[in-house]
Amino acid sequence: MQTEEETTALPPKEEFSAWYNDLLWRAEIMDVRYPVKGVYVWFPFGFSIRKLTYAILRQLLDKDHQETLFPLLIPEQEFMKEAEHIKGFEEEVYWVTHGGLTELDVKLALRPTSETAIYPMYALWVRSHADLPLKLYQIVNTFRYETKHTRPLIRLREITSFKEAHTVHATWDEAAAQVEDALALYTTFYQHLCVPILISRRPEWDKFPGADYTMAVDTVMPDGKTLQIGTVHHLGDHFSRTFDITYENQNGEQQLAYQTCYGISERCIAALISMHGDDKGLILPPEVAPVQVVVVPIIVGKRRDEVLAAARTIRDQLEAAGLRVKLDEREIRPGAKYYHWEMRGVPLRVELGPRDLDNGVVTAVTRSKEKSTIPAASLIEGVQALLEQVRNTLATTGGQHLAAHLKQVETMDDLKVAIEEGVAIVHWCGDKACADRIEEETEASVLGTEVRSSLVSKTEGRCLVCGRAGTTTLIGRSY
Ligand SMILES: Nc1ncnc2c1ncn2[C@@H]1O[C@H](COS(=O)(=O)NC(=O)[C@@H](N)CS)[C@@H](O)[C@H]1O
Ligand SMILES: [Zn+2]
Repeated sequence: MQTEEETTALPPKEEFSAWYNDLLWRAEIMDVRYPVKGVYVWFPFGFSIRKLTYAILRQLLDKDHQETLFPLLIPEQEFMKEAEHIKGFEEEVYWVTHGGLTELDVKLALRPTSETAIYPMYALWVRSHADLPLKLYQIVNTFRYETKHTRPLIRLREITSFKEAHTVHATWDEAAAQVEDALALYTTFYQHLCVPILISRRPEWDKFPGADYTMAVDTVMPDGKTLQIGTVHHLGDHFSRTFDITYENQNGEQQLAYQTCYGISERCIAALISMHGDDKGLILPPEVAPVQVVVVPIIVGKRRDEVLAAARTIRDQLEAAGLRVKLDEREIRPGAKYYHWEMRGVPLRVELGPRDLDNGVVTAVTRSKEKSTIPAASLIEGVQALLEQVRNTLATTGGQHLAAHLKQVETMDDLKVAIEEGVAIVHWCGDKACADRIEEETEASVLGTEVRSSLVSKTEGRCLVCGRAGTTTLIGRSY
């Protein structure tokens, strides 16, 4: 997409915002030049990362969900049915009011999320106990008129990669069990991406509009701010009551169903990029790397043809082994090639020069700069072992990053320091007045309680604001 290979360096990663914005351009992830605020364009390379990432999400969901597709346009009377939901979205929803020159008699909402598109159909589909549990998902674009600072992959007005699952169950408890299954699925998904997560229960005032409760999946970005990269909502019977989703139970009575819904957006890509990248660009876990191995022939003088031929053979062998491999034959110096592919997060580079040829080896360099030689005879095993090593390194460093940005504190003064670097663990009594005090004193807020993380032990203690009995609570600044 770019004209010439820019060799100017990225801003250092500690200038996270500048680094992130420049990287989206230089690694050809998203083009932010589209003339609508909060709406961005996937470059093909970025889109291939999305494709690989969402293939993992689909593979996990398809175990016991079915994928489907509902309309984008939601008629006003359906959208306006559930009071809580309206309150939560009325300032964000886009409306279509005309078809061509004709004013529509019923204005249509662009789905901000699809409860009010899906649930009228669920009311038609769910008739008896035998129809339950119903577990469907779709991966679509959704639209939210965000008034806070929009940012590619993080806060968009057109959310391009909105995976939303909507399930229907016979009882409240079965829906609660589904919430747990969804959290387990998200945990597995983020393990594949080597992105460390914190799971907690959002405070009442921050739950999804119309939900009984919301469980959230957060990660900590390099600047210490949290990013909500997934949510799971227990909807109770709020929507089934509103949309008349009932089933005939064993005694032939009409019974209200219980529901959940849970979503992930392209924020998962933002987390992937931000967690692992360095000053030279992306570092991608091999599972989601569009190019897993780049082969760079070191072409010197008279043995050029011999080296090139050997490099092509290596490329063919790696491809035959099912790896995504690129042979870079461009007539530019090797250093410029290293730069190009490091920027794009290629986990492993294989160099081949005349000396390697004579010794019957290739030189392998991982994206985190470990250098080794692999005998040509065991090329595939050697490469696969190194790719596994890159993945394990990313999982370890991700976990260390999270641990380093989590701090237990007991006083407001210590809290102010802790939330500058990351997430604070405190005891909070659960009273909103104390949470408001925390928000007044710091720009941070209550992320959640009932924390699920091996790094956070649940203890009793005194609320750091009022001194009453409190439970383990996460406080942090967030995107
Ligand atoms: N403007 C946005 N840009 C990018 N991602 C967003 C945006 N708004 C929300 N998200 C992501 O989408 C996820 C699901 O959104 S949500 O409002 O929490 N939940 C729902 O809409 C429910 N219907 C579950 S699908 C959030 O956890 C967040 O990670
Ligand atoms: Zn308190």
